[in-house]
This record gives sequence, structure tokens and C-alpha cells, in this order.
Amino acid sequence: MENGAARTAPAVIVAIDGPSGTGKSSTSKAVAAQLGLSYLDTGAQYRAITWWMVNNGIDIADPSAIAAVAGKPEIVSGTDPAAPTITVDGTDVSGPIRTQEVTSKVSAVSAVPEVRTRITELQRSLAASAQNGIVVEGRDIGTTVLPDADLKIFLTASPEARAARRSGELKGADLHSTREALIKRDVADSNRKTSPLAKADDAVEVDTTDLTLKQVIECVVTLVEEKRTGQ
Ligand SMILES: Nc1ncnc2c1ncn2[C@@H]1O[C@H](COP(=O)(O)OP(=O)(O)OP(=O)(O)O)[C@@H](O)[C@H]1O
Ligand SMILES: Nc1ccn([C@@H]2O[C@H](COP(=O)(O)O)[C@@H](O)[C@H]2O)c(=O)n1
Repeated sequence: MENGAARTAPAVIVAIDGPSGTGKSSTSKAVAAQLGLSYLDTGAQYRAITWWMVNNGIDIADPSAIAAVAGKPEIVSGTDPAAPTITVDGTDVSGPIRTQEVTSKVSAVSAVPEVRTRITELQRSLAASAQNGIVVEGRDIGTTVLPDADLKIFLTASPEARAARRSGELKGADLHSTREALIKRDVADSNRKTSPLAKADDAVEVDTTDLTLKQVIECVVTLVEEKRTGQ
């Protein structure tokens, strides 16, 4: 049985979207592990294709150059929440996709429609093959990738809270520049033409500004369980 959990509940598809640093990855991973579901970090997929573009000398400022090679890299995501993996052409890129260079270029690459089509196909295929269900987190999961998800959550938090979380993670990086970088990425992701960062009309919004991570996880687990029992 997937993730080692003995379950009898029907498969459930959970979409978790929101801006950077709202807690999507931490929450999704923990909820999936707790409920015996698969887990997919779609941001890691966009980061992986960006890493490949940078590594292959593709001009990130030229959408047509990106589009021309969008189908080339083979991106494989492992969906065990206890040990999620991401490879490009067989190489483990879980570390390199978190560099400042990739973070600063990912919004430009993910805005290219050919890239989105390619990555969306991968995401739908992984969701369809998750036997017990899956938690998929990103920016457009509830609106575009899985519009029929059983439960959609949209996480938010103030820019100040998000910057404080991120600078803690980056070992005390400057709070002001971290906040500016987060906002810049959100603006780019929210304003692209194809499948922008957006809350689905039927998503439940959870403001995590004043919640601990544990409280957010409990809140989402409760929402999933209510969905499963038809409450
Ligand atoms: N409610 C919370 N309270 C305090 N810290 C939190 C909370 N939620 C998440 N964090 C911390 O904030 C940081 C960012 O969280 P996480 O990576 O889960 O966010 P994200 O929305 O997935 O970000 P991104 O979209 O940029 O990948 C992590 O260090 C995480 O431990
Ligand atoms: N569904 C998604 C998920 C992510 N992106 C793009 O990837 C970037 C990195 O995402 P992280 O969650 O790892 O921070 C993000 O800024 C988006 O540009 C996306 O477009 N759609």
C-alpha cells in the first residue's frame, strides 16, 4: 500500500495553492504523510525545468527560445511525502533547484505557455496514478491543473510573516530584500497570461499569518476529513 499506510477511505485529491512562503510545501507534505496520501510539489517541477534551461545556456529573457526546448528535459517527481524526489534526465536536482539563480529565473520560465502545457501534463498524470489520493501544491492547481479536485485550499499570509519565515530558513537573510523578492515573484506569477497564481472560486482560504504550522496542518487535515465523511 502506498506510503505504507493501511487505508480504506476513497482516494481524495487535494489542491493547495497560494503565494510564496505561505506554508504550502510544509503543510502539504505533513497532511499527505498524516493521511497516507501522495504529495506533489509542482514548484519543484518548474524549478527543475528552469535549472535545465540555465544549465543548457538557454536565454531566459527569450520566451521563444524557452518554448522551443520545453519538451527536451525529462522531469521525474517522486511523490512519497516522507522523501519527495525530483530528477532531470536522471540527475537528482533537489539541491540545485533551490539556488538564488533558479529562484530569480523561475517566474520567467514558468510563464511560457509551452512549459506550462508540458508540466501540467506531468502533474495530471501523477495525480491520476496516485492510488490513495494526493496533495498537490502550487499556484494554479485548483484553477487549471485539477479543477475537479475534491478539496481546494488557498493559503495566504502577510508579506511580513512570509519574509520572516523565509529569512529564518535562509539563516537570517536580510528581511527587507527577502520581502521584496517574495513580492516580486508573486507579482510576476499573478500577472502572467497563462494560468496565473489565483484562488479558485470554490477554494477555502486560510490566512496563516497568526497560525503556527501545526495549527495550519490540523486545519487542513480537518477539512480533508470533513470532505471524506461528506460533512
Ligand atoms: N504557519 C507557519 N508559521 C511559521 N512558519 C511557517 C508556517 N508555515 C510555514 N512556515 C515556515 O515557512 C517557511 C516557508 O514554508 P513553505 O516552504 O512550506 O512555504 P511555501 O508556500 O511552500 O513556499 P514556496 O511557494 O516559496 O515554496 C518554512 O521554513 C516553513 O517551515
Ligand atoms: N503550480 C505552479 C507552481 C509553481 N510555479 C512557479 O514555480 C515557482 C517556484 O515555486 P515554489 O513553490 O517552489 O516557490 C513559482 O514562483 C512559480 O513561478 C507555477 O508557475 N505554478
